[in-house]
Amino acid sequence: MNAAVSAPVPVLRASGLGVWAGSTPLVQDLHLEVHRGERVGLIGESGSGKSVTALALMGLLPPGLTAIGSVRVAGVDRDLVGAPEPVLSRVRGSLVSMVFQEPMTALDPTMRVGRQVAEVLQVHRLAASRAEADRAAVELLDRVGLPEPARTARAWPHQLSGGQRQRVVLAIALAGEPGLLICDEPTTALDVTVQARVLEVVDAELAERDAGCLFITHDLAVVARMCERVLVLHRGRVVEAGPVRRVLTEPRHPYTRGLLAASDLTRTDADGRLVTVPTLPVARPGVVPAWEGTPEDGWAVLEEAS
Ligand SMILES: Nc1ncnc2c1ncn2[C@@H]1O[C@H](COP(=O)(O)OP(=O)(O)OP(=O)(O)O)[C@@H](O)[C@H]1O
Repeated sequence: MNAAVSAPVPVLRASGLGVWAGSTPLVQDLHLEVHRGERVGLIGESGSGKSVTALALMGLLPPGLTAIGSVRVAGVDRDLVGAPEPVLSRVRGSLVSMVFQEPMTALDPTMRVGRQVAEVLQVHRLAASRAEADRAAVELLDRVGLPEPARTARAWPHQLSGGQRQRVVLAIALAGEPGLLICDEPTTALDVTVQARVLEVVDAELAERDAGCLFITHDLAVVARMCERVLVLHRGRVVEAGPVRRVLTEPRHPYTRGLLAASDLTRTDADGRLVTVPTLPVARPGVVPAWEGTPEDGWAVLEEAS
């Protein structure tokens, strides 16, 4: 009898992923796995290759950019790199969904927002009729925290605030019940209070669905708040990867140390040492802790005073 227990299959596995613009490499040799219920952060400064990585994973690279390597998604028995568009469009929305930074570009300005959610439900045959899809769309808008969901469903995108639009985009992304959500700077365009509320909704919905998440951001505090593991991208290469707490308190690569030093997660203490936030939150649930701590609370010294 075979007693071996096979390892769980990741919802997403990218290996040796590269993105090229002609003969120029933008991303090289990226390896990444996301399992169900797991949140993985991808951090790096502007231009490091985060967005083109996300687009390559979704098969959405613009003309002129080419992906190499392998992208496998649970439930699809072929590699997505080089897959024909019908295969990719079957994957998008039902197995993997994406939330972009700018909600207005993701929404159709000529369609009421409830209908946009309902259409996804109908396309993925998750509603038996148009009326049922419209009802389920209102429920989804309610779940993502939109006020007066029945009324909001009848609104046009331009009638909503940025935070409300991003919630609609999230409802659309979740409508197909994907096993993986790719969030590319989903809250960067929002003010801090709205950002926190949208993150709470993402957090709750991922937990409820046990979906995996690749969370792309340049904001280390957001990664600390949302993710368990993180990859650090520098000039298109992963220079460091590991559990969030380890990477953000004991960074091994000088580039990660630089990112941390420039973030809200470090302070210079009374002795002139660079120290990390007292107690880094361990993924969910939690908020980035306040700074009123003392070194005894467990700050990690990142760099001794020079
Ligand atoms: N269509 C394109 N053609 C050529 N080069 C591109 C194209 N799109 C992006 N790039 C280049 O690829 C690199 C990575 O860009 P990318 O948008 O992935 O960075 P990013 O880490 O997401 O930055 P940001 O945080 O500012 O969004 C940059 O040098 C960018 O100029």
